[in-house]
Amino acid sequence: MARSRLQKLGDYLRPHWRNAVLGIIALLVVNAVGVYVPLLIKDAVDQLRQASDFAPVWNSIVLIFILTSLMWFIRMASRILLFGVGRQVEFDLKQNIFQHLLKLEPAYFYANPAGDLINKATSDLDNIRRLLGFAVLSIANTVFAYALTLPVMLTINVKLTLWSLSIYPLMLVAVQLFSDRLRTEQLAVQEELSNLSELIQEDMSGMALIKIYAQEENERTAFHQLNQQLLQANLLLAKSRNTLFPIIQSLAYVSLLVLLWLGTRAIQAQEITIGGFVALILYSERLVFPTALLGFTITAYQRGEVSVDRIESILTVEPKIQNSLQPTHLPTPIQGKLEARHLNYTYPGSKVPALKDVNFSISPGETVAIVGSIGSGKSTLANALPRLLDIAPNQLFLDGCDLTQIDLSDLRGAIAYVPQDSFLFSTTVKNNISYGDPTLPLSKIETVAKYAQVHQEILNFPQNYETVVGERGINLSGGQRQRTSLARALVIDAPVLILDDALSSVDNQTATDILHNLSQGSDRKTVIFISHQLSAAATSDRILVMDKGEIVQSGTHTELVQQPGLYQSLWNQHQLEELLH
Ligand SMILES: Nc1ncnc2c1ncn2[C@@H]1O[C@H](COP(=O)(O)OP(=O)(O)OP(=O)(O)O)[C@@H](O)[C@H]1O
Repeated sequence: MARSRLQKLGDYLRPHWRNAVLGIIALLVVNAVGVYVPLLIKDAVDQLRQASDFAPVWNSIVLIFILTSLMWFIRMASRILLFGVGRQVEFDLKQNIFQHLLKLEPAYFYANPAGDLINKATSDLDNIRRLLGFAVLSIANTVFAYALTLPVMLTINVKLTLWSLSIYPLMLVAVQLFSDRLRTEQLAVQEELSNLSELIQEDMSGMALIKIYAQEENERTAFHQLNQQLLQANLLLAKSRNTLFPIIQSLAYVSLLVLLWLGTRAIQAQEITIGGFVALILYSERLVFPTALLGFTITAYQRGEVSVDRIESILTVEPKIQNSLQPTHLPTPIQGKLEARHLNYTYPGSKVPALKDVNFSISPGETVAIVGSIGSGKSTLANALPRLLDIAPNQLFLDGCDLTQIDLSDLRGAIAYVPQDSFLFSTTVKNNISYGDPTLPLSKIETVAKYAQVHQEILNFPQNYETVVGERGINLSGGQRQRTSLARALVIDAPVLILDDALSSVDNQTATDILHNLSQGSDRKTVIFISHQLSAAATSDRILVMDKGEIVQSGTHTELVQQPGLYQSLWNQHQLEELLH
């Protein structure tokens, strides 16, 4: 598993290997120059002790200045390159995740809440970015720093080098001891933060309920409590961080003291020159940062590993609804004949079938209403037709072709579908309606809006068709939203139109008029009208009555209302409700 994670990280890095290699080479150069500079200082100090002529010392100073400026520049380039690689990988993964999500069926999103997916696409990607930017940089830096510095230190003085560095493993131990604690505390902060955001999000959406039930005080207390918990978590994290850094600094000072104590003796014993001693101090200082950073890198790696698994858990999900290997293209013009032959469907994890041996044949241009009790399988049937559900082959047919074999874009182009919840994007009314074909001229958009009986109301909006709806604009009434969604479905001019309770917020008369409009004209669509509005359903050519996943009755309104059965009782109930209103 560990190897496969490394392989995955390698796969992510592969497209950007050039920048990664350039960044690492830049680090090598920085470290090589970084090792050379203390040697120059060493020579300068030694010359200073003996020389009466200061010219060589000045030369060294100028050279040191040039080299350190160069180092600054190359180090900056290495950081830009390596952090850039992290950002590039983050960008690629975001693209891949989004493209993959677009391939998945709606059922996946019921099982995986948006909050979790967003978290993976943000904080997990952040961990991978850090791992590939920061961790690669710090590992390369530490390896080069030790590989180049240590041999030079040892040639200056073996004993002093070993004594001064003997303290360094303690830094790694300190960082490691703290890293578990820091990670737990960091997670706690994130958890408290998401609890608080969730509460804010919920309260903002449920503001009307809070007011109606006069729950302001309770919500205030709940917010205070969560905010207090977030504060505590943040303070705890700050305490650990502020303890760790002084510890690392103290260990660096201890190493310096050891060096000073043993170094002065070594100078007295003429085992080392003053310049050499100064160089050793500079070298051991150089190693403090890479050593401490190595500890943090281990933590970044552990965190990144978990995130790789979480990201891969999205990218490796196989889309259940895909084009068949040799998809059938629908013969044109599409007639719009729909058939179900022994159609069965059970939701994953459910024991009861939502559709049981459903059979029907709907002729091109026919308007068929589907009515029935709550939970009888009407929406399931509506979702099965455009293959939003993973149905088995040879059960549903469009113009005689098995639906599961039809090319998905052909199928979705042939069936326009208005779902129960009329979701609108936060953009203009015009963009919402022309969603299926953004190139459409306004005149066509207006025509479909007239068909959907929403044109007049749109003209009364502040900027007519350019009015922005949703969070950033005006709020539409339920009925307006439904009719705008209907107009959006009519735009694609598909031969089959499915309305899944899509006119429930529209009054009966308007719903009947819309249905009437749709069933007129030369290019009549095949319309499936799922509804609880029986008076509108009654005007359709035929009615299918569903109960517990089965079609229990079929016929015209006049036929069905005379037969004892579910339709008759639903109709009687409807008549009674009409009377009471
Ligand atoms: N995503 C799902 N997972 C599991 N079961 C589901 C799912 N969606 C619907 N069901 C179940 O399938 C059955 C049929 O539901 P469906 O939504 O098709 O009924 P409906 O006739 O459209 O109801 P309504 O008139 O209330 O819209 C119900 O028992 C429902 O609980």
